[in-house]
Amino acid sequence: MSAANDTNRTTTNRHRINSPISPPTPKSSYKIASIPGDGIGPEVIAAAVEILKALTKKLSKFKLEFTEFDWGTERFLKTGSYTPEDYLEVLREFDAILFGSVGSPSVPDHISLWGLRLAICQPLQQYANVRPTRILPGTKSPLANCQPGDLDWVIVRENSEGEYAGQGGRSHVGCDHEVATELSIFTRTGVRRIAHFAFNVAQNRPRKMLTYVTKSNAQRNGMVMWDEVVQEVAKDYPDVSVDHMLVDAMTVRMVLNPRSLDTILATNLHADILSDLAAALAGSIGIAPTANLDPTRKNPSMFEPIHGSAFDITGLGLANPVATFWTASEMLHWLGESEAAISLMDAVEKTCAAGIVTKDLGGKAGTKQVTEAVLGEILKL
Ligand SMILES: NC(=O)c1ccc[n+]([C@@H]2O[C@H](COP(=O)([O-])OP(=O)(O)OC[C@H]3O[C@@H](n4cnc5c(N)ncnc54)[C@H](O)[C@@H]3O)[C@@H](O)[C@H]2O)c1
Ligand SMILES: O=C(O)C[C@@H](O)C(=O)O
Ligand SMILES: [K+]
Ligand SMILES: [Mn+2]
Repeated sequence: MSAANDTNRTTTNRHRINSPISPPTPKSSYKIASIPGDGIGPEVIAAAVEILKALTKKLSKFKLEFTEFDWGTERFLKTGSYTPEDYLEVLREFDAILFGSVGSPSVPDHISLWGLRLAICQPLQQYANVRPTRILPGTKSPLANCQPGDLDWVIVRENSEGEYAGQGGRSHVGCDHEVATELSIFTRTGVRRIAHFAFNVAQNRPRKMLTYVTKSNAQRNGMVMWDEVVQEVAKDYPDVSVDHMLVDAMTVRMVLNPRSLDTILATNLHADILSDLAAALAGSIGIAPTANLDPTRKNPSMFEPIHGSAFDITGLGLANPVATFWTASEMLHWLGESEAAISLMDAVEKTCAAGIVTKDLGGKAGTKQVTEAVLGEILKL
């Protein structure tokens, strides 16, 4: 894993992970829907909104107009619904959505997830979930000898179907002969469009490498179709080198040979799991961002940290806001404001490099101190 003598070493392409599938239209002002949600969601979203306001003020090139929505478990417990009925029409008026987390000890997780996150991603056709991971300066991977630059991946998660199709049911509930089904649905269209997206991401990174992950030994229908479709799509990208991993062996490769990977494509569930592992290998789940993109730009895309509500640290001021800051930077890239996106990430990286990090990264700072340090870096721009 040593960086020395490796001619293939990644030139960290850290500021450009979004697909260039369709270029954005520049605007002088963007409308952002913010949905803080539950748990530490409101803590990290408040910090990110503060940072974004300071950044746009300092750069004075474009504006961000925030509208906050109280959609979350408190609303559900009061009204029986996470959102108002017309929420999709409401969201379609925005340029982007900044999301915190959904999930609370007072509501079963499948109700909350389907009530808010999936209720937004799936109908808005945010079929591409992009999860970059790398080791930030000043932070440490739990892997021995793994330095910043040794782990620099983008995981592309299919975000609309597969194991998250939501089809299935339970009969004879509670009886000994109860039966439950959870059906995975893979469509050729769904696999083809995410494969094209992932190849585009790979093609726009220096190493031009794509590893696609399935379980086509045990799962002999949907996963085999995945492999076939990805191999077909690969023909359109002759400059991208492609390899395939079974998901179990992929976990081993991520741990033992992280530098052999660059862009990773996987199904909805596999990529969900692999991206938490990726975040941990990069140092913490508290730094990992995600973008739920509608690459056609017909609908607004949604940006959120990978992590959830983190009940164990809610309200303690300990939440690492870096994942949400990085998420905000990805949102700016997607809006076409790459200069601002890069400035924001630079401010975050300088803060990390200075050792101002939260407990999950081995530091002593709280959410507030990290946010203040990033604000300080923004003022120096
Ligand atoms: N997209 C989402 O909204 C989303 C994502 C994941 C989980 N969830 C929901 O969140 C709830 C809790 O889920 P979970 O415990 O499996 O995962 P989690 O991500 O909330 O927490 C896992 C662990 O990581 C830590 N952690 C997470 N974010 C952190 C941060 N920013 N800074 C420091 N530490 C952080 C937590 O303290 C906890 O120990 C559940 O209801 C789940 O369904 C929602
Ligand atoms: O899988 C989900 O949809 C919830 C959460 O674990 C996520 O990573 O977004
Ligand atoms: K989240
Ligand atoms: Mn997850």
